Amino acid sequence: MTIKAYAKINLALDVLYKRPDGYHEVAMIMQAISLNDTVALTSQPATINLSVNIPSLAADTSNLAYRAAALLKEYTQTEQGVHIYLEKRIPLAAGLAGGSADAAAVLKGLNQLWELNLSLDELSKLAARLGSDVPFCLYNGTMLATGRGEVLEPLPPMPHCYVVLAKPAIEVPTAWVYGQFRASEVCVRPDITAMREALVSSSLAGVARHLANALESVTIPAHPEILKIKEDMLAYGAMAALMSGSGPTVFGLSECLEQAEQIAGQLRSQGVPEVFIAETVSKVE
Ligand SMILES: C[C@@](CO)(OP(=O)(O)O)[C@H](O)COP(=O)(O)OP(=O)(O)OC[C@H]1O[C@@H](n2ccc(N)nc2=O)[C@H](O)[C@@H]1O
Ligand SMILES: Nc1ncnc2c1ncn2[C@@H]1O[C@H](COP(=O)(O)OP(=O)(O)O)[C@@H](O)[C@H]1O
Repeated sequence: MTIKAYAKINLALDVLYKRPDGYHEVAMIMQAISLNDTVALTSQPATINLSVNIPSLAADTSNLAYRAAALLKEYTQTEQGVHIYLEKRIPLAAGLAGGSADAAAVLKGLNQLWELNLSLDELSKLAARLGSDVPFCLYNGTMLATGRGEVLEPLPPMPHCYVVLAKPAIEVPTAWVYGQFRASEVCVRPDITAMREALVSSSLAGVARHLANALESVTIPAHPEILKIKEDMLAYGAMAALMSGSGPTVFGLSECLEQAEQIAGQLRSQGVPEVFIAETVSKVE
């Protein structure tokens, strides 16, 4: 069984306050995009093994794909095992939830392969134990995420568009970004209500107008090359551009594939090491 694990972007990301459990209360509008890893699951007796197509990602018990399988096995007390082959295309530690997408794909896939019959709601509770973004990756499409990211409400699909992704050669740990966050440093406070209204009225221009991410106030001052990529995307014709999640990937929106290709080509010629063109994905079962 082979499953696609889709990356996400955050159209709007507001950080409300730090909670007693150390996490931050957030309000985010999240969108699945077509850039994906593939997760191949092969049933085997008893044990869980993992292999990965890139040497930079450990294929051991720390991998979120492995942890998802181990959690499901422990929760259901099944005797069954699995070999997981992960083909990574989503860049690592990029703000695109690549690891979370893999974990969600393993939970969904093994629920079928091991014939466990867990509901999506039950899988979602397990997903939240693996990471705040994993429940969204189970559902994908377009969602409002609150709590620490695990409380989800489906929203109308984002109008179709192309999404140019550009990742500078830096890694930004999510925990560090939240740890440095100070509400007083946020210049443009994300307007979650306005973004929701743009989706309800199916207005891509409205979505573009209201893109905002409170975490830019941490990651951009530490890595000004992110701002340069945003400015370049706009100069090359993107409707709007924003850092995704905790960064450092920047995404730019375009209605037209030729223009997205042009923007991507320009960024590559400027020396941005990882540039992809994706498109919005509506809910996939
Ligand atoms: C910022 C976002 C936006 O979608 O995505 P990424 O940039 O990671 O893709 C998410 O909130 C990231 O979710 P995820 O990457 O699953 O985070 P987790 O593994 O749950 O947490 C990693 C660390 O980030 C901090 N954290 C995470 C989520 C949250 N709401 N508040 C936090 O303070 C905590 O310090 C936690 O230990
Ligand atoms: N299957 C996986 N894919 C990617 N990263 C993983 C995976 N399993 C564990 N990780 C770890 O999680 C960290 C964050 O990964 P990722 O989900 O790609 O980024 P982000 O949270 O910024 O969207 C990585 O630095 C990596 O060490």
